[in-house]
Amino acid sequence: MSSTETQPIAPRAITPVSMTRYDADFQGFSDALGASFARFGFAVVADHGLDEARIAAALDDAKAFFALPEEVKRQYHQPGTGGARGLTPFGVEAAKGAATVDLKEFWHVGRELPQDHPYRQFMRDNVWPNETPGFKAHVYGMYEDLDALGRKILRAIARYLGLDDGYFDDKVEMGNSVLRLLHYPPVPADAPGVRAGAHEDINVITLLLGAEEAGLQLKEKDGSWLDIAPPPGALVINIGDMLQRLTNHVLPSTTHRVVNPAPERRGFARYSTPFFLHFNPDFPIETLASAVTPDNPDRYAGKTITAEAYLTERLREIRLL
Ligand SMILES: O=C(O)CCC(=O)C(=O)O
Ligand SMILES: [Fe+2]
Repeated sequence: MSSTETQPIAPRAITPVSMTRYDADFQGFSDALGASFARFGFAVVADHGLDEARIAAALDDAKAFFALPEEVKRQYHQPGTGGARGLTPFGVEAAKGAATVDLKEFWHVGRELPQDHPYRQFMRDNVWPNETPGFKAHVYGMYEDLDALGRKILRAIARYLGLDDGYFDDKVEMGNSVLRLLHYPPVPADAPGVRAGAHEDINVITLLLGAEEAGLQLKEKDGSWLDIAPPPGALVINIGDMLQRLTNHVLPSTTHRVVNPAPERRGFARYSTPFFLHFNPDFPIETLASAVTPDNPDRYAGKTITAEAYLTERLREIRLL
């Protein structure tokens, strides 16, 4: 018998972690969440407690907007601004180094800042569609809910990393976070390219709703692709490059993609809503001392970079700037 046959086989599916455990057993929740991130770069969180009615309303507004004629939607595209706000039309974004564009269009909502806030130099004003009246209230409500939930999740990540539970609080409270409403239209059999080419997320963590429609896959360390099939309504959370960098890769930012549908689902659109949680723009991303060990020397020694500078660098690579 070869030695590999006696090794326990690592699980090939992500076990959901229930948010009900957060209050009942914070340490247990943090351990389970952290272990999933360390293994996959992803976790699935069930019972997240988000306002379901508001999410449903925001999704209906998004669908109504994407159903508008192309020339109406195009009014909300702001070329040359990195797609930071409003619409990025079909056929613009491509994964880093990809030959074809992604088969998607999306709408970005950012943080609403007070009039004289110093971070205004880093964050544009939101734009809102005139054609869908409830859009702003529902979608910004969803933004605030995900922002708050993201901060809670970061408290569990801080615990897992051996930091103070509140370590991330003042580093993300005014973060340049973005809610992306994604529309992947039906895919013709001969479509060039895929819904979303293989990529890593740039930000700290991503909170994703809507991944029940098949297609999302993560890349395992051996190069194989693993389907991410969350139970209905569950949240998929993944680590982005900024947190990978801060933790010296203790928490990996895992490559993922959205593949085209099987023939029987080609005629269906896919809607998903990742919330890209970012650091405050002036936060310096410098390796955590606790993440540097003899086995894992600092990969970024002398390379501290602000969140804003890092973001700009990365947006150029994906052709959004
Ligand atoms: O649509 C999805 O399920 C994932 C989208 C994604 O990975 C992204 O927009 O960064
Ligand atoms: Fe992504």
